[in-house]
Amino acid sequence: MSNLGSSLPDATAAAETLRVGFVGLGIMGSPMAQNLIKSGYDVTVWNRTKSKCDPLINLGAKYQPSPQEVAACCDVTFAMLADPESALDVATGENGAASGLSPGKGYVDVSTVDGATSKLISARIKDTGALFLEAPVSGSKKPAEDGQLIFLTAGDKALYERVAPLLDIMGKSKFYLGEVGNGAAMKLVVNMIMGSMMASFSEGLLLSEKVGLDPSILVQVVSQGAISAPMYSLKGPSMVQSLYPTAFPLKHQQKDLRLALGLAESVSQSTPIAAAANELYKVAKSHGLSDQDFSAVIESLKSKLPHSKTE
Ligand SMILES: NC(=O)C1=CN([C@@H]2O[C@H](COP(=O)(O)OP(=O)(O)OC[C@H]3O[C@@H](n4cnc5c(N)ncnc54)[C@H](OP(=O)(O)O)[C@@H]3O)[C@@H](O)[C@H]2O)C=CC1
Ligand SMILES: O=CCCC(=O)O
Repeated sequence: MSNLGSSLPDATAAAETLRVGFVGLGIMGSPMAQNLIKSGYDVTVWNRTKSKCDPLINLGAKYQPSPQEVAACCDVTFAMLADPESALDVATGENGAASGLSPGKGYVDVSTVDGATSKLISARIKDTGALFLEAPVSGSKKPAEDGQLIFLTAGDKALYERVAPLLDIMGKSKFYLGEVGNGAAMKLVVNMIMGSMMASFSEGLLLSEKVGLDPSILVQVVSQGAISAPMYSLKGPSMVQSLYPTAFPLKHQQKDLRLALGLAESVSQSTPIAAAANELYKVAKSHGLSDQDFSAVIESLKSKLPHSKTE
C-alpha cells in the first residue's frame, strides 16, 4: 500500500481537501490550473516568470516562490514545462520540487519529454518516498481551456488513481500505459504523426495554389473526405492567409520530432517521413518562427521566406 494511498483523503472528498500544486503556467499549464481552481481545488502555483501567476492568483490560487515550496505545501504537484531540460531542472534542480517532496506526496509531470528524462525525474522523485506519474497530454490550447485533453499516463498506479478526478476535470479521457517511459513514448509517436501530417498538408496547400486552384477549397474538400482531420479544418483557413496564431509553438513541435526520431533510432525503426518533416521545422525555426504556431512550417516551403533570424 502506498504512502499516498494511506495518507491522503478519499477521492470523493478530495476537491475540498486535496492541496494541488501547479508549476509551469505557459499556454497549457495556465488553463489546466485554472480548471482545477474553478472546480474548487485548493491550488498553489509557481512559474519562472512570476507575472503569469497573477491571473490565477486573482482566481483564488495561492503562490509559492519555488517548485520546492509548492511541493512542500501540496499533496500532489503537477508540472507543465517546455522541454526535457526545464522539466528535469524544475523537478530535480536547486529549489526543485523533489526537495519539497516526502512520503505521502505525489508528482505528476504532464510536460512532453523523452522517456529517459522521465525516468531520471521518476528516480529522483521516488528517492524522496513520494510517488511519480508521467502524464503528457494530447490536445492543444483550446482543449486545455475546455477540459478536453487526453492524458497518456504511466508510473505509480496508486497516484494515477488518486489524481484521476483531477485528470477528469482537465481532460476528456485518460490512458494508463504501465511503466514510466510508455506515456512519453506514446506522446512522441502521436506528435511525430502530427508533425508529418502538418508538413504534408502544407505541401498540398502550396501545390494547389501554384497550379491555379483555390487552397481554401482544398481545405473544404479535405475536410469532407477520408483524410479529414480536425487539425486541417482548424488551421487550414488561417494558413491560407499566412496567419499562425500560436496554440502549439513550432519550437515544441520540432522538439517532439527530434525526440521521436531519437526514440526511433533507439529501436532501429526507419522513420524517413518524420525525418524529412523535422528538417522543415528546423528551417522554419532558423527563420524566426519558433514562437508561431507549428502550422507556420508552411513558410519553410515558400520561395520567399520571412525575415531571417539566427536562433
Ligand atoms: N501548446 C500545446 O498545444 C501543447 C503543448 N504540449 C507540451 O506541453 C509543454 C508546455 O507547452 P506550452 O504550455 O505550449 O509551452 P509554453 O512555451 O507556453 O510554456 C512553457 C513553460 O515552461 C516554462 N519554462 C521554460 N523553460 C524553463 C526553465 N528553464 N525553468 C523553468 N521553467 C521554464 C515556461 O516558463 P516562463 O513562463 O517563465 O517562460 C512556461 O511556464 C511542452 O512540453 C509542450 O511540448 C503538449 C500538448 C499541447
Ligand atoms: O503536443 C501538442 C499536441 C497538440 C495537439 O494534440 O493538438
